[in-house]
Amino acid sequence: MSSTDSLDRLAAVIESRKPAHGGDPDKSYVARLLHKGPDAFLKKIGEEATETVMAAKDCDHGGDKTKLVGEVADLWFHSMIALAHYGLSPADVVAELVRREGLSGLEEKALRKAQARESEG
Ligand SMILES: N=c1c2ncn([C@@H]3O[C@H](COP(=O)(O)OP(=O)(O)OP(=O)(O)O)[C@@H](O)[C@H]3O)c2ncn1[C@@H]1O[C@H](COP(=O)(O)O)[C@@H](O)[C@H]1O
Repeated sequence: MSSTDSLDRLAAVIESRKPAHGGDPDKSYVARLLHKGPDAFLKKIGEEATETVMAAKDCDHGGDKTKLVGEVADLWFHSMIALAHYGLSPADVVAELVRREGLSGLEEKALRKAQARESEG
């Protein structure tokens, strides 16, 4: 079973929780967040990102690495709710990472700066 299969399965569950598909905010955490709207799940993404940073810093000081895994899972999960809301899927993110494959971040940044200089004239 690949990691992307798991993400696809979770994405399908999230999709099924949309109000248009009968998601019930009283019975489902995902449906509740989608029902509340973007401010609710975007706030959760901000919180989970901060908790991820704190868990990573703890690892620097001998902290529990499973805590970091848990926080990243929370971050991915809430990000997937945002993707679903905006009509996107994990496959879109994977496709973007594949598109970037083999292109060094340093090269990409240099290209971007050169293009910006060109467009400035
Ligand atoms: N992967 C997850 C998942 N990860 C985290 N969470 C929930 O996300 C919330 C994270 O919030 P916090 O860590 O901040 O904890 P909290 O104390 O609840 O915080 P507040 O929301 O109260 O601010 C918790 O309620 C977690 O239970 C998740 N809830 C659901 N899923 C998946 O989504 C599926 C559908 O869930 P429902 O829509 O609830 O059926 C589930 O079967 C799972 O596969």
